[in-house]
Amino acid sequence: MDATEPPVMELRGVSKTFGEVRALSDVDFHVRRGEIVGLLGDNGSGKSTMVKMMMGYHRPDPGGEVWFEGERVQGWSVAKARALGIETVYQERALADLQSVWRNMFMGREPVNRFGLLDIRRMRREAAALMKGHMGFTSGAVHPDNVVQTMSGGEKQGVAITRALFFEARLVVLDEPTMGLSLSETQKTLDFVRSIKEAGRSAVFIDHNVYHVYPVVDRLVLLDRGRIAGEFTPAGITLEQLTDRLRTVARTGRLEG
Ligand SMILES: Nc1ncnc2c1ncn2[C@@H]1O[C@H](COP(=O)(O)OP(=O)(O)OP(=O)(O)O)[C@@H](O)[C@H]1O
Repeated sequence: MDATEPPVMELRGVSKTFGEVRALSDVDFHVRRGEIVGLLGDNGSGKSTMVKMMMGYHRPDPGGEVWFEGERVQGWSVAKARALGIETVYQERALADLQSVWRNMFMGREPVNRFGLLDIRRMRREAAALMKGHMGFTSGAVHPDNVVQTMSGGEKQGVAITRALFFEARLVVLDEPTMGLSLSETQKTLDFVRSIKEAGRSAVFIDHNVYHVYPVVDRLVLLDRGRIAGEFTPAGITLEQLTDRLRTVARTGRLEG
């Protein structure tokens, strides 16, 4: 992480209003290269709206700005976010369960051979290399031809994160990736989240569960009623102190009780 470099992504003074509801209110938020930022907040605090903003599904209300690697992006959209290398990984629904691992890895971006046909051999070969090299599957028990449905939740998230990294994602937005997973699968998923950082990429990790977020992030941002209520680093606050703060914010809307 280099603080002299412009952030990978930055939201400046971003608000989002739906009729009477102000889902985001003058939010300043940034993620640096190689940084994993946790986004925490209670129900209705604006986390999903933030995810949709970063993915280009929402545009900021007038006055708000989206910046990417030091340049202001005009006409923010899903196509722009995608072209800049912003990828989302969310619960298991991100994958096609009845398809093989290799099909899932290349879905929507299948390479073709010189006859214009899908290059299946290449996809299987590259999927096998990724599974071995990135996901650490050396046993041979998990094969690129395996149907995703037969894999564990943690392994599925591994496929989704590997796919994002393989396609040169600069920023991976993880939207509650541990939802519904067992303890060991959650652990596996958190290891994959760490691998994003090891690959020199960035991530925003949204989760209800502070116990999942705290151990893997460089920085924590707390949302409350559409506003940034606080910012912490795991080095600067213990998990117990953080849990206390979250309770206080949920109760009073302020960091201090
Ligand atoms: N499309 C929309 N139209 C109207 N109101 C919306 C819309 N999207 C979000 N909101 C409102 O904005 C506020 C923030 O919602 P958001 O879904 O971002 O919260 P959240 O932190 O993701 O909550 P949860 O943890 O429950 O998913 C809520 O009051 C919600 O009802």
